[in-house]
Amino acid sequence: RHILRKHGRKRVSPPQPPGPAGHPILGNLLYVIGPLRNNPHTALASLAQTYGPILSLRLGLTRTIVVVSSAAAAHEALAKNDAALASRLVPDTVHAMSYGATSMVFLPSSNPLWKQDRVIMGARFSSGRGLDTIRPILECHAGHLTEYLRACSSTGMPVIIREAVNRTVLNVISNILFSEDVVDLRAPGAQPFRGLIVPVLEEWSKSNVSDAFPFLAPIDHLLGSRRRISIHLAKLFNFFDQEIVQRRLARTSTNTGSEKNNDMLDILLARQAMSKLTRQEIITFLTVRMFIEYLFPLHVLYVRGMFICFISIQDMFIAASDTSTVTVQWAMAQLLRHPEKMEKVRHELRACVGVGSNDFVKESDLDNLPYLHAVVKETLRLHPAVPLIPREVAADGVSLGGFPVPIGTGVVVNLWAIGRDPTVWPQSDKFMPERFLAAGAGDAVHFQVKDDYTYRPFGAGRRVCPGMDYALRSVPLLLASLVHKTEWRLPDGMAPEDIDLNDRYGTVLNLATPLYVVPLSTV
Ligand code: HEM
Repeated sequence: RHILRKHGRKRVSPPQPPGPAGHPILGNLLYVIGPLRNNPHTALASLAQTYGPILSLRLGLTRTIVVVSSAAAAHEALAKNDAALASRLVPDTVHAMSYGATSMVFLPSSNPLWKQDRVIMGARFSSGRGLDTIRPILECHAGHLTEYLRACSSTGMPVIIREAVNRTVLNVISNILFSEDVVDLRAPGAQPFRGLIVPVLEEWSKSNVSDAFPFLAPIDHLLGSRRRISIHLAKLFNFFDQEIVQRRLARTSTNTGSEKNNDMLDILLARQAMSKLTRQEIITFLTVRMFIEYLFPLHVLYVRGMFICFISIQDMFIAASDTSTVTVQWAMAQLLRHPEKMEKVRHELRACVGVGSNDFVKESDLDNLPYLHAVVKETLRLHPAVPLIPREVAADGVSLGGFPVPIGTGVVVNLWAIGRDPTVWPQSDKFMPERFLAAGAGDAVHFQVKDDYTYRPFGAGRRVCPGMDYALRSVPLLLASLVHKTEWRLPDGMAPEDIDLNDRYGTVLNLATPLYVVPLSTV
């Protein structure tokens, strides 16, 4: 028990969940920037074996993180304490360019802007009408992917699955957002747009000393992560401004305002128009903001208008593209590792869709492909794209496992550990899509079963992933498009068991070794 003497009186801090002993000043910081840095989901799962499903780590003098690693504890955190835990644990770098002050992913749920963003996203990515609007875009790009693989098969060269899928996903998202492609599916290698997104994601995924010692943030502003990320974000904003928004505004003005694309940019621009910021004001703001960001550690400058428009667009790319891409890649890796399961998927597709040259998988086929869905669910259980959910306590009265958890404490829910809990999942490390088809699997087949937190790859509560309904259509469709008319040969005499299923954690949980496979067209 930690006892402080202050003003001559003893102050007793409340008991904390168990955890590894730390340095008096640094706490567990050396552990966090050491063993925990590379694969925090597995390192935290091992700690849970020793300290139990609710454990705590201290970063520096003031920051405590409580880690939750069982379904029951996740229920307590995300259901019973949903409202109090509906804020994010925001890393310092997210404050660069005031990103955190306007981003749906990082705003506290009490912020009106967050509520507005959720409504807009819900209308497009969850409602029946929104998903209907997206369907032709998704089918068209899934078809391009199949065609691309057919073209590649004539060269006999391996395809990097992640790149082909990611280019497709980026174009689907960009067409949903602003009706344009941002990358060329047929041009592997350097992609300028992806080159703008990747540095931002990489910088965010690095641990940063300012998170444990906030007094170091001013130095970080001048020399460290926050400065670098400001530069990357400014480039991305500039791309959206020049290449997307201004082109659209120019077209709209020459068409006397009649152009309607029915995409998300229309909605965001309408919102921006209401805030009545001129373009010059926005550019001045961005330039001045960059300058200020460079020189002074100003945290929050709340602006409305175009800036929000950029953030919303970026949020969508950041939250949607890599999560979907890695899930498709993991599913392919597991199917290639288990050829008999790959054959089951192909058999189901042949029976449902056909194999003629004009037979492309359509969204409506998905209702008749239960095994394909089981493959995606099993993939998300073993390899959740977002293995750790970061939340922060924002209200009094929270307790976890009987320990009081005060305001400002970070709470991290380890979905990876929950998905592999051997007391819940028999043969938990094995890839067995059949477990989601078994008679009696019942509720486990669904994602949001009240009070059952054994399977929550999209999170839970009011911050549950707003792209879940869309992802559960797009991921199976892209996976089906990869295997429907293409057989895959492993390169260089590689055997299925040689496929490396080790993971690497960045902003999402990725395969440590990219998957290269040679496509052989069957049509
Ligand atoms: C396989 C694909 C995906 C997985 C596994 C996934 C998983 C998650 C998880 C675990 C969270 C945190 C939820 C929580 O805190 O309880 C989240 C948040 C979020 N996801 Fe997804 N996601 C996926 C795809 C998408 C897509 C396609 C979109 C957009 C169309 C999206 C947009 C978001 C956004 C905006 C948030 C932040 C929501 C908030 O904080 O209010 N995600 N996602």
